[in-house]
Amino acid sequence: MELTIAIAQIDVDFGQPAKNFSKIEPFVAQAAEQHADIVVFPEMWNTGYDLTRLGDIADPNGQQTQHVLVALAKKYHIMIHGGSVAVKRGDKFFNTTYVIDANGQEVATYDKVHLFGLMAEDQYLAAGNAKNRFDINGVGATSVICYDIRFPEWLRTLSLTDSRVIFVPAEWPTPRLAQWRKLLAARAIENQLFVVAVNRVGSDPDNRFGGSSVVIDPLGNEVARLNDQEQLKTVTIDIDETDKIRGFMPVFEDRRPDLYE
Ligand SMILES: O=C(O)CCC(=O)C(=O)O
Repeated sequence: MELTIAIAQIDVDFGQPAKNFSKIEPFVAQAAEQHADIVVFPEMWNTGYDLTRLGDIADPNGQQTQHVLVALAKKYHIMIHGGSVAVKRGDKFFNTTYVIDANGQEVATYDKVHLFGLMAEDQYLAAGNAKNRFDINGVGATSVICYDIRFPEWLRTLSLTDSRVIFVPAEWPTPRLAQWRKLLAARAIENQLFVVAVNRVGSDPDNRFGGSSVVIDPLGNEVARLNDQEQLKTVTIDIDETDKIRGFMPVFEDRRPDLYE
C-alpha cells in the first residue's frame, strides 16, 4: 500500500491571518497536480506566534480555517492535514489541527497537548487533553504538534491506536534543528512507523525557522528532507514497510506496560 504525501513548507506572515489564508491554495493545487493523497502544512500558520494579539487574530471556533480547508479539499479532491492554527474557543485559545478528507469531511481535530514555555505558549494557550486518529485511504494515522515530540510516552500512546504514520506540524527554531532531526528519527524507530514532519521557514520577531521538514521511514532513514526555503515536496512511501519491520522485530508485542507506571 503506497501513500503519496506532499509537505508544504511555507513561510508565515507574523500576525497576519488574511495574508496567510491567501497563500495556501497554490500549495494545495500543486500537491493535487502531483497526485498526492494528502498535503500537510506547518504549525500556527494563520497567525504565527503573535500570542499577545490572539484576541484579535485567533480564528473563532476555527471556522475560517475549516471553511477554507473544506473548500480546498473539495475543489482539488485532496486530503488536507491543516498543520495547526491559533483558535479561540470560549474565553480560551488553542493550537489546533484540523484534518479534512478529499470529500471535504473533517476526520480529525487535535489541540496541542504539551505547551511550549520557551515560546510563552503556557501563558497564552490552553492545552488539549485528547488523542486523535484518522485514516488516509485506509491507513491509520495520528498527529501531534511540535514540542509534543519531546514526550515519547505521548507518541507511544498515539502509536498504540494502530497508526502507521505520525504527522508533526511545527514552528521549530533553527538553533535546535539538530535535535529536531534526532527526536523525529527516534520517534519513528521506536514506534516502527513513518514520521511526516513539516516545519515553517522564515522568521518572526523572536526566532528564525530553518525548515528541514522531513519524511522518515520506520528505520529512521530520511526519505525526504527539505532545505530552508519555502517549497512543496511530494514523496511516495510504502506503508507495508511498517508491518515488515514490526514482524521482524516485534517491539509492540515485547512491551512490558505492567512495569511502566
Ligand atoms: O522543543 C523545541 O525545541 C521547539 C518546540 C517549539 O518550537 C514549539 O512547540 O512550538
